[in-house]
Amino acid sequence: MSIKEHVISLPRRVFIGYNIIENISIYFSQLGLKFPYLIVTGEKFTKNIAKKIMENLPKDSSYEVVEISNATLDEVYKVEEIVKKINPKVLLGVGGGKVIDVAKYVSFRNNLEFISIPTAPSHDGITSPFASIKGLSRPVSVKAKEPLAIIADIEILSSAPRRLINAGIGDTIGKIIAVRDWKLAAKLRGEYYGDYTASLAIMSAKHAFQCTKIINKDIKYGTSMLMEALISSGVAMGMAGSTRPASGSEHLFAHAVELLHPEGVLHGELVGLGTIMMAYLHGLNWRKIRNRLKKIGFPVKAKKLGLPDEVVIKALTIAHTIRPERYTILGDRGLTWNSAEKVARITEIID
Ligand SMILES: NC(=O)C1=CN([C@@H]2O[C@H](COP(=O)(O)OP(=O)(O)OC[C@H]3O[C@@H](n4cnc5c(N)ncnc54)[C@H](OP(=O)(O)O)[C@@H]3O)[C@@H](O)[C@H]2O)C=CC1
Ligand SMILES: O=C(CO)COP(=O)(O)O
Ligand SMILES: [Zn+2]
Repeated sequence: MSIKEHVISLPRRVFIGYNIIENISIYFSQLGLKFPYLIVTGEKFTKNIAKKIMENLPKDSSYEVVEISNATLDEVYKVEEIVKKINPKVLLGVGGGKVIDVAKYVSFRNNLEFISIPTAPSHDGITSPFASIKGLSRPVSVKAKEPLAIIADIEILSSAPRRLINAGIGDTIGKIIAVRDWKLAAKLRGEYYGDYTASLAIMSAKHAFQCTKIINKDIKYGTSMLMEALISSGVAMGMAGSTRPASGSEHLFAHAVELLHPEGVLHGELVGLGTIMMAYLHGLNWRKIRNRLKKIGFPVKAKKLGLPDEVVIKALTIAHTIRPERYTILGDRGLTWNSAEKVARITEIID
């Protein structure tokens, strides 16, 4: 019997703790990393964190820094120009989800080692071997390089703006829906369902749910709990060889909004709103999810994110077209305008 090839991409090492960026040169030597390094970071807030990383790099090593503003193909090409120039041995992504995605995508295309150094616990792309790059044929993620290592400094991550931390909770809670959708696809379409990776993704969501009870009282402990959930959700994607365990109809809604209204809203915030609405469609306790998110200050109303009602409704009606091969509760035909409006109103996403 021939078995279809299944490749599992996982990080070799996860360094997690308080003030651990001081130990970077030790970690690099343990991993046997060679320089020059290329540091990819953000243009506004994260470049200062990247400076701290530079101060702690192994003595006598050489590196270059490139700042990117967005996860677009143009920014990918900009980083690749420097790759051609300095021939780096390792790429370090120091920033939020967009920076990490660009760094891991460039690493993939150029067969370079990739080190993930997140500055905010705002997304589960920290560990995943996938990247969302604007300018490719679709808004969903594509194959990228798994990190050789993750360096997660809780001191830095817990100091990120609360909005980013809450977005990470939104992205992770979404796995409740992603896994339900996956089960549905297995039942109705005979799609392969990976029990183990599904359980891992659900465990991440449960962990993030627990985190909502702690984060207001203890931001550092709450952040380290959230990081565990984000990392293991990324591991679930790496083991599944697809984002299926981590992305269902709640993400389709998020991707649809990003197409219609690309600026100003965080990925995890949209996933959180999508989770509440899709929980209603799945017959789950959407009020419980909404209340827990509300308690941590998560914006559970579209208005709070500056999203017009029409964008929410339109996004619900087009979400099923974004990745038609991935069956979800939205079915093949999606929601009509009226049913979409009803879902958004009942769940109080719009007034
Ligand atoms: N590959 C995958 O599997 C996944 C990918 N994603 C992708 O990740 C992206 C979302 O990531 P997200 O982090 O929410 O958004 P961004 O990467 O856009 O970051 C949002 C903002 O937060 C700033 N920031 C980051 N860290 C800090 C900090 N410590 N202090 C102050 N500001 C900070 C960034 O600064 P600066 O301006 O300096 O960059 C940026 O302005 C989306 O593109 C999404 O598609 C999400 C989930 C999974
Ligand atoms: O955001 C993701 C997981 O949280 C990735 O999902 P997509 O594959 O839908 O882009
Ligand atoms: Zn996501």
